[in-house]
Amino acid sequence: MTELNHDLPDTDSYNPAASSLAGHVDPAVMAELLSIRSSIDNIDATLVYLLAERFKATQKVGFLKAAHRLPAGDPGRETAQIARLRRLAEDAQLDPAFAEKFLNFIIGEVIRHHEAIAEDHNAAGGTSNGTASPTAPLTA
Ligand SMILES: O=C(O)C(=O)C[C@]1(C(=O)O)C=C[C@@H](O)C=C1
Repeated sequence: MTELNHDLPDTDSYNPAASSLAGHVDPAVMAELLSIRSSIDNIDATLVYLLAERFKATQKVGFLKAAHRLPAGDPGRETAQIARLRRLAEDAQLDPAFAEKFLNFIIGEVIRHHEAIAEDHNAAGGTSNGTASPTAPLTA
């Protein structure tokens, strides 16, 4: 059953103009800030959808690894991913150290999900074929 958290506004009631600065800043400055924030909101929404797609893909990897009893982590793959992402970050004028930290954070979460999938798989006697939902790997 879906639980609703009534303490938090849902996305329909999102107020893009919400700010602790309202009333304390020159209206022209506030207008410019809100305009820039509208781009930030679009980027954040895109990031959420991108991350959801990435986790859908890694969930498939998790099922595959569990079915074939492969280890959750693949350090060789991670080394290559990090080196590539650091190069991309430099090209994009993003701090490579931040890019590495961000990727490591995501991969850490993916490995946690893989381990949960493997546990479910083993608890089912190694017979689950990946069609059943694992315990809750898509929630942090
Ligand atoms: O490609 C894999 O083998 C994965 O499990 C995915 C992934 C990733 O999130 O990119 C996660 C863990 C591994 O250590 C390497 C990569």
